[in-house]
Amino acid sequence: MIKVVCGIIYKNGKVFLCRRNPHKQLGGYWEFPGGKLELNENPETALKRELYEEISMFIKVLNHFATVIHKYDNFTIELTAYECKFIEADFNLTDHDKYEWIDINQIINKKLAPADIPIVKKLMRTN
Ligand SMILES: Nc1nc2c([nH]c(=O)n2[C@@H]2O[C@H](COP(=O)(O)OP(=O)(O)OP(=O)(O)O)[C@@H](O)[C@H]2O)c(=O)[nH]1
Repeated sequence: MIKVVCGIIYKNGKVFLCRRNPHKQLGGYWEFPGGKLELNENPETALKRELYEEISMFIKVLNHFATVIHKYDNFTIELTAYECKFIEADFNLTDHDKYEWIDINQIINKKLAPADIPIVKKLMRTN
């Protein structure tokens, strides 16, 4: 099982969402940015590393929000989402072709990576 961390990043009441590059696995799907844990890597460290690599973004990790196990056709992921506070970014996208700051109740209208759907539903229930 592949362990993946992602960030629900808040700025002024909106959340950061981005769209995967077309050539990537799940290309064209929207997701919370993040990536795979490296061997023995702490999830919060991995999340900060990925956000810096993929978006040139600095964040503060606030709390664990949800962990979802999802079976795709070829692999299974354990996706753990943390709520985060935006600090600053250059928005230099390496793995995505688009991003948006979006209201929580609008996220569900995007074509989301299937593993993210239960996370978004929980966000809608709890906000
Ligand atoms: N980052 C991220 N990946 C997700 C989410 N939901 C989801 O199903 N995934 C899947 O989890 C896997 C993690 O991939 P990634 O490609 O972001 O990770 P990475 O940057 O470390 O990997 P790479 O270097 O192989 O590209 C992908 O198959 C991706 O489609 C999500 O919300 N965020």
